[in-house]
Amino acid sequence: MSDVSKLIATQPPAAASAPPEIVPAPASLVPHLGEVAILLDIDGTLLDLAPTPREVWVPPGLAETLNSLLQRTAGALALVSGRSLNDIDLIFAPEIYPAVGGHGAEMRLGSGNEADAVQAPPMDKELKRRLAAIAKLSPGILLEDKGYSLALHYRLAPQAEAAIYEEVSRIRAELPGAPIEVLPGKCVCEIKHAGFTKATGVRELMRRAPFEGRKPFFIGDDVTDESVFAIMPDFAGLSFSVGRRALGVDGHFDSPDDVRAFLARLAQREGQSAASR
Ligand SMILES: O=P(O)(O)OC[C@H]1O[C@H](O[C@H]2O[C@H](CO)[C@@H](O)[C@H](O)[C@H]2O)[C@H](O)[C@@H](O)[C@@H]1O
Ligand SMILES: [Mg+2]
Repeated sequence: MSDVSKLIATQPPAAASAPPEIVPAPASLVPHLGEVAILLDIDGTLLDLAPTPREVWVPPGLAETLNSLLQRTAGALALVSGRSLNDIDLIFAPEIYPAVGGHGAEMRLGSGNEADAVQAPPMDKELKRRLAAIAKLSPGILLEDKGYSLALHYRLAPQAEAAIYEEVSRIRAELPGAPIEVLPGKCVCEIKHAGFTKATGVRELMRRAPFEGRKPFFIGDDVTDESVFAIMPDFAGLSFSVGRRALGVDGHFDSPDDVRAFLARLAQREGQSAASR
């Protein structure tokens, strides 16, 4: 068992010079799985980052762990991602998990493959065409079309970051009042409809069975996950960050590997207690 998956508590905040308090593995903070909802970001949390969106892979054992947790929470486990539901399903095939996709644009409550709610209309085609032309700025810029949003990836062209954001700003300035917003992520600039976020998606999810009434815990790695960290107290929930130490979270993991080990321990913990009953 990796000791880097020890939880580093950030509440209450330590004095600036004091090292963060190390507390036992976060499994001890998580109530019995019969009471919780498990909400998990994908890239940089469950899966290691890869050079391009298509190159991520699901390590051996992860689907087994997720399936076990899904069963032990009576279906109250959901992936909460910037990726579309379609993309999530391709990555985890043949498994299909409940999910909030597209930064809150889509939601699916069960393990069927139809979305239960879509909060975003498709993005205007002409706007998308203009934004897509930004990829011509440099070789290595990759386009990801999610229908309701467009992502410009520059992990393979990091020198193009400033030029991408400038060009996006220029296009937005020509469309004052257009209901769109720019979402910066890890080596990606995403342009999406305003009015939905991962937090709006999670709120919607938590109003429905089997999530309603449970205490959620959410694990996420990116700036876009902060909107979910912020609403966890509304549900008596917990939030954990990965890689970066986000403010106000209940704990921290160093890497996706640590998150996977933690989830496997959690599934095992409940398996053992079920066996001893
Ligand atoms: O909310 P998440 O599940 O974390 O998804 C965030 C974005 O993830 C993907 O892009 C990121 O991961 C890629 C693979 O590791 C990496 O190449 C890229 O640089 C990252 O930005 C995905 O492509 C996006 O649609 C998600 O919004
Ligand atoms: Mg992420």
